[in-house]
Amino acid sequence: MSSYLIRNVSVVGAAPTDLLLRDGVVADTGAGLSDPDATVIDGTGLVALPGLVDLHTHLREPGREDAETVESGSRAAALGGYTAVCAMANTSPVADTAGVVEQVWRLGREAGLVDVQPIGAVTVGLAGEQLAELGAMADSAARVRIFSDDGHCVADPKLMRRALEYVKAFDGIIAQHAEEPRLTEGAQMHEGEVSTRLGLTGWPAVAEEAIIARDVLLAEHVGSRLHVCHVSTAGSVEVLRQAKARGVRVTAEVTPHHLLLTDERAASYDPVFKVNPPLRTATDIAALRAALVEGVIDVVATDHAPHAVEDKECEWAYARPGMLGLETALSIALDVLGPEWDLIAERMSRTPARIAGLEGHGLDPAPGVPANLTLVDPAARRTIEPAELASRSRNTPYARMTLPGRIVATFLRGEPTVLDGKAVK
Ligand SMILES: NC(=O)N[C@@H](CC(=O)O)C(=O)O
Ligand SMILES: [Zn+2]
Ligand SMILES: [Zn+2]
Repeated sequence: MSSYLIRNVSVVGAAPTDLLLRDGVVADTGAGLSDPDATVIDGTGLVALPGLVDLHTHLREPGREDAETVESGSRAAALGGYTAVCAMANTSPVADTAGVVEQVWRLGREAGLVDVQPIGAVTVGLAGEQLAELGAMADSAARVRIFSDDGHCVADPKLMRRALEYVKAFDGIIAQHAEEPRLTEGAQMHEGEVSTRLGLTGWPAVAEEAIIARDVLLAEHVGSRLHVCHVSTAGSVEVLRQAKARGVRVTAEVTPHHLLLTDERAASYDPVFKVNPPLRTATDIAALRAALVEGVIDVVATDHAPHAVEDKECEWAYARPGMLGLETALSIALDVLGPEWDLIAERMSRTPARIAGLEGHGLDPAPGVPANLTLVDPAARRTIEPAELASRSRNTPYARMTLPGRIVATFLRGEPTVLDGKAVK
């Protein structure tokens, strides 16, 4: 195993120090460390963060390897500063059996770029009719703890209740894509002034808020853990705030794009801006940002949703919803939150690692801790070129935007996955 000596680096914004990575762990910290065998990295001006952890990634394998594979998505994640990602279940076949989650888990290990933690489907085939084999997925080698029908809402309240009851036995989590399907039939974008102007069918905020309100009540009734995916409205924030104040075991995520982009983008009719839930208003963005700072929203999760060219470069109405996120998330967080390193570490690493129960992740670099970390250059600015992304897909909404921050290096258990801003393998 190789060792690395990172000199003069700021750990989560603190005064510069040296970090020695050896045998997969942070062997030592402090000024003036030396190790004749170590590769030296000049960390001057860089910030070391615990490796980022994504609770919401679509890797598309099995089934749509043309859009992303476990390996290409893992590489995109490492380049974004991630050391662990949770892979959503809406693959083909759906990750609703022990066999499929073990396959994804194994592919993640083989790629070896980030820890890939599969999420299992809640219902067979994401059809919302009968519970998937949650216990078998939990007991499998993939040790699934989070279940989600993401892409679809578990709309049937009785099924949602049973799922919450089932996972309680092993302290599992149901992660809900909150969308009341009857309120979003034919929806193309956020329902509001812009949708009226464009004449597109709207996805009202209440379609999200009604499900979150129902689900926090169900989670409270059952005493189980609920996680709300991609919260996008000011009203959802208020529902979550009240539930948390009552002690409901609920956590929530917001995506980078919902923190930055508004529904005005739809006026371009460029399907790169089509996503579920849809981009909302400036008022929603302000509420989401405040909730993230306050902790009403616990984490930033990417909802990295790669789509093949033919599924995106078509008419708005026919385009698949979803956008890339892994390679730009830290930059968006930096843009939105500023260099609030402790807050960024909390919302993008420590808390998501704790929610997913990922041992060895989400820990600040300190002696004895597994060396899962990333080095950020906060002073760098970069212009996003879709063709340069490691993802197999090109559907970034930030094309040709100049964003702050650059990932210089990422380490997974002491081995670099990214060096000098480039993937190592
Ligand atoms: N976010 C999206 O618009 N799309 C996601 C599914 C989802 O997260 O709901 C996808 O799988 O493409
Ligand atoms: Zn979703
Ligand atoms: Zn998703």
